[in-house]
Amino acid sequence: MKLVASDITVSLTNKRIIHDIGMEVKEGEFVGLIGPNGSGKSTLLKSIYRVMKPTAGWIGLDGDDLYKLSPKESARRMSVVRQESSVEFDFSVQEIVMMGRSPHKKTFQLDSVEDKDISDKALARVDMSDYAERSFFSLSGGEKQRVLIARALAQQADFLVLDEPTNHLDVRYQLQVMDIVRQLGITVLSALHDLNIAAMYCDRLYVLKEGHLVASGSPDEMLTSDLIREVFGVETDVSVHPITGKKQIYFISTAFQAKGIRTAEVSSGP
Ligand SMILES: Nc1ncnc2c1ncn2[C@@H]1O[C@H](COP(=O)(O)OP(=O)(O)OP(=O)(O)O)[C@@H](O)[C@H]1O
Repeated sequence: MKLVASDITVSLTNKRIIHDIGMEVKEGEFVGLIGPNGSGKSTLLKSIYRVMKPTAGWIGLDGDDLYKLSPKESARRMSVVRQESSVEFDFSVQEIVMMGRSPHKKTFQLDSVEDKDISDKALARVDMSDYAERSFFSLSGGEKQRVLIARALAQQADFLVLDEPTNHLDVRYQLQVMDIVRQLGITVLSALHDLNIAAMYCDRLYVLKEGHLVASGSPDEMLTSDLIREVFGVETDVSVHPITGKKQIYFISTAFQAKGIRTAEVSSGP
C-alpha cells in the first residue's frame, strides 16, 4: 500500500493549521511524523484517516482518491490507532478487538471462527489474552492502548496510521509495540513524540513546525542537534548508539546549561 498526499492544506475556524504539505509513504516503509506540540501532526493524520477533509490538496492510496473510497473499503486498506481513545461505550476487550474485523464482514454477518482466531492472535501479540473478558473501561491507559493496537492488527489492513502509539506505555511496552509494528512489514505512518523511538524504528521522517513541513529525510539526516534546536528549541547531544547503530539523542535541560555543565561531560556519563 502506498500513500501520496499532495499540497494538503487544512483550515479550521478560518485558521490555517496545515500549509501545503506534500508527503509520500512507499510500500512497506515506516515513516514518522515529528514536531512540537501543536505543529499539526494529528491534524495531518486526521486528514489522512478521513476525519478532517483537507481544505485543499489530494490524498491517494495506491493511486485511488482516498476520499472517493467507501468507508468500508478505506477501512480494509487502512487501520488507525488514534491518540485519544475512540471507544465511546464499554465493551469487553474481546469485543473491542473483534470490531477490527467489521470491514471484512457484511452487515449483520456473525463473527466466524476465523474472525475469532484472528482477534485472539492479535490480543496475544500485545500480551493481552488474559484480559479478553475484562471491561475495556476498567483497563489502565497502557492496557487500553495495547487493546486498540490489537484491534488495528485484527483489521489486517496493509496501511497502518498511528497517532502517538507509545503514549501511556511503559518502556517495555513502548519497545514491544514498536517491534510488533515494525515486524508487520506493512506500510506505516506514525506521529511520534519520542525522538529516540523515531531514530530506532523509522525509515524516514517528516518534520513539522507550525503547520509547515520543514524537512524530511532519514532519521540520520533529520535528527541533528541543529534541527532539533531549530524545531523544538532544545539543546541536545546526539551520538550513534554502539549497539543499535542508530542515532541516540540526549536532551540537555536549560537548568544544566545554566550551571555551565559542558555537553561532553553530560554525554560521557559515569
Ligand atoms: N478543531 C480545532 N479548532 C481549532 N484549532 C484546532 C482544532 N484542532 C486542532 N487545532 C489547532 O491546530 C494546531 C495543530 O494541532 P494538532 O493537534 O494537529 O497538533 P499536534 O502536532 O498533533 O500536537 P500534539 O503534539 O500536542 O498532539 C494546534 O494549534 C491546535 O490548537
